[in-house]
Order: sequence, then structure tokens, then C-alpha cells
Amino acid sequence: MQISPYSKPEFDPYGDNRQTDVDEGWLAPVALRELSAVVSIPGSKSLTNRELVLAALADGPSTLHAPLFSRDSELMIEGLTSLGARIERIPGTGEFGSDLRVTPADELTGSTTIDCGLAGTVMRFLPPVAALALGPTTFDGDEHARTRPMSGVIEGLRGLGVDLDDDGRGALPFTVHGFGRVEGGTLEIDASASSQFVSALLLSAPRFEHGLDLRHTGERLPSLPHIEMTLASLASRGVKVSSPETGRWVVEPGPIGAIDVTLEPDLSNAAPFLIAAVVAGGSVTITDWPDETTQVGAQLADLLPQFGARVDRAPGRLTVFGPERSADGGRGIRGVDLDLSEAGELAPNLAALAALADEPSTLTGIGHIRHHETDRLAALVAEINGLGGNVSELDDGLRIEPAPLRGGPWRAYADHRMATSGAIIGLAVPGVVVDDIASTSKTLPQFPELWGRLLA
Ligand SMILES: O=C(O)C1=C[C@@H](OP(=O)(O)O)[C@@H](O)[C@H](O)C1
Ligand SMILES: C=C(OP(=O)(O)O)C(=O)O
Repeated sequence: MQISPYSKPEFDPYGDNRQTDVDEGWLAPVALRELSAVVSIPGSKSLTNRELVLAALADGPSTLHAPLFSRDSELMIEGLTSLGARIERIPGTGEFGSDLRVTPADELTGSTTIDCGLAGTVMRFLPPVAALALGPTTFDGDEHARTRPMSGVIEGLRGLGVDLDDDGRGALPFTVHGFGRVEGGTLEIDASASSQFVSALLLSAPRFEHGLDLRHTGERLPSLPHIEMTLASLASRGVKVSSPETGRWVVEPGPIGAIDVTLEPDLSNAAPFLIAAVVAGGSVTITDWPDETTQVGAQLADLLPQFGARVDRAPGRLTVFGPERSADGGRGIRGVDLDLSEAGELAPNLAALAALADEPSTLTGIGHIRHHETDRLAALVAEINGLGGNVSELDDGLRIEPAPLRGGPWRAYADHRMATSGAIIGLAVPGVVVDDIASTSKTLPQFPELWGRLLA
């Protein structure tokens, strides 16, 4: 049977009389043969949204080449524009469209409302910018965004003397009453719920009168590479930054340089495509893979071999080859025992891969992903087990036992990485129907098209 990404199932995909309306769903295409694909992935969400903020706070205009255009970056552009920055699309040379020219405001102005959607980078990175603006800025977002933790940013700004109205839940919505200046200085926050609390304060810190000497007080600190990315982005614009000890960062006050930057492809968005080679066999190559990067997706080169894949690096390319099939026709995917505290962003896609492995897997260090776009631990347990899987939730992760999976509905919970995880399982399991593939527009609107091409 030929399955295209947009076709509706012509058969009962569940085979177990589950009554589910699949009319609105996306039938995940099955990999009918080994892959041999070369894929280009648009710009990194994390880098694009950092560079947009820094460009809007810089001492002159900056050009961003090959930025990401997706819901998260559009929301960041709208937010910064409403605070006074001028952001124009200009013709670009990249495969995915325009470049961006960012001209900072002479004076940032509040008196606005910012829609954060479901974007962690927007809801965390912009309140400190709003504190530097004159006038009130109200932040709100999607329904689920109101449950994502914001306490590190809210309490952090208060600790720096910023006036802020909220309802005491440590979440959206809230209003920052900007006075056009922030004193800065020393500050302690608990960033165990999200590294973005730290990145948010560091990004605006050069514009604080005394800079920032920030210390994390909580027990765990997730997603450390994302903080290193923030430090590197600041340093590339001439800001003096240091991390004198683990969990402490110092940003000197001073100008943020106006520079032209070329964005790297989003290596975390490359994950489902590389994982497809592990599931289907054959090879997938990602173009423009950076030689050096702060993106956590680079860890895929070490993570995927643990599942049995082989990785080949060439200048500007990374290729993943799937494992040899076992004699009994098994996919040859090995079980893993991984601490993903640095790479929580990759956990949903890796959990989907682990659900197709021949051996059990344990993923730990990811309790904080309960606070991502959805409660990702609960969502992965519900959706994989809904297809016949055997996954249980641990305090800070997942235990995934091998089990034969069958087709059925897969809920994305408006979470792009849940949607792509359903697509991964659907490569091997006919009849997986993702309810909201459009949620991939959060960071990769081209996902259904690229996935279709991968399998063509
Ligand atoms: O700063 C960033 O760009 C991000 C930091 C991480 O957040 P958490 O620390 O909340 O996991 C990551 O998961 C998210 O996708 C992007
Ligand atoms: C956690 C994620 O996003 P956000 O930037 O909204 O936190 C993610 O992309 O996996």
C-alpha cells in the first residue's frame, strides 16, 4: 500500500476497535525501503531567537543570514518589534528564504502586550528586555504556556528591583513595568526548572547599569549547553562574559556589538531525520552540519551510535547509517542507558527510537521536560503505551521495554517534538495517525514536506 504523508487511512489502522476520529489526522508514512537521503534543515531556533534579542539590544544594525522562520521566531520578531526594534525581511541567499535586518530602537518602549505563543525563548528572553523599555509590557501566551514555569525570570527581575505584576503562580500572564533602566548587580535564582531563566537574564545583562553576577542555587541545572550557547552569542558580540565556577556567570556592562551572523541549521530538528536512518536502515545526511557548535543536537553524533547506528563526518556534513538488520529480521536497534540532562530537548525523539529497539532503555536526567511544551514524560508514556508499548515514568525519566507496537492515534499535545516522535514510530508501524502535525510549525514548518521527501 502506498502511503503518502497527507493520505487518510483507507483501513482500520487500529485493528482493536478503538473508536478514534482520524479524519483530521496525518497518517505517518511508513518507510518501505532503506533510506538514502540528503536533507537540509532550516536555521536553529535557539540561535535565531538569541541573535534576534542581541541584535535588538545592539549598538547598531545587524544582519541575520539564514535565520529560522517559524512560529517561535515570528513571535520573537513581533515581540521585539512591539518594543521598538525594526526588523525587516531582506532577500537572502539561503535555501529557506529571506535574511533579517535588525535595527535597534533609539529607546525601547513598553505600553504593549506580547504574545509568547508556546515559545519558551520568547516568554523567558523578552521580560528582561521589557524591563529595559519605558512603560508596561504584558506577557501572555497559549493556554498551555500559562503552566510553563516562569519563576526564575519573575523573581530574578524582582531581585534586580524591577516592578512586575503577576498573580503569584510564577507563570504567565504578568506585566513588567519598565523604567528604561535596570540596575543589575548580583542575583541568585533557582534555574532547576529551565536553563532559559539563566539565558534570559544573561542576554539583557550587558545593558544593565552594573551588568550581572548571577548564581544558580537549585540542585540541578538542566540544558547546560544552552547556557554555553548564550555565553558564546554574547562573546561573539564583544560582551565580556565568564563563568568563574559551575552555576555562576558574570556579564560585564557595556555595548552589545552589531554584527552580521549566519545561523547554523537546527541540529535538534535534524534529530528525527537522522533517527529515521536508524529505524529504516540506509543513510541520512544533513548538510551544513557545523564543525564546531554549542547546539546540543551535536550530541546526536555520540548518542545515535549507542543505538547501533554508525556516524560519518565530512566537512559540512553528518551522515547516519542505520544498524545491520538481525538474522531474525529485527531492526538491530540496541537499548540504551542515557543521562539526557544536557539534552532534554532530544528526549522525545530518542524515546520514540528506544520504543522501537530490541532491548530495554532507560532515559534519565529529564524530570524538567514535564514543563516543556507539554508534560513530555506523561505524553510519551500515554502515546507509546497507546500503541501497545511498555513505557513507565521514573522520577526523572522513562523506562522503555521492548513491545510490539500497532498503529493507532498519536496525540501531539501541540508539541512539535511529540508530533515528530509520532512520525518516527510511524516509519516502522503502519497506521500511526498524528493528530496535529501542524504543531511542527513551532520550529520547523517544513516538517511534513521534508519528511515526505525523505521517504520519496
Ligand atoms: O535556551 C534555549 O534555546 C533552550 C533551552 C532548553 O530549555 P530548558 O532548559 O527549559 O530545557 C531547551 O530544552 C529548549 O528547547 C531551548
Ligand atoms: C523545549 C523546547 O522549546 P522551548 O524553547 O519552547 O522551551 C523544545 O523546542 O524542545
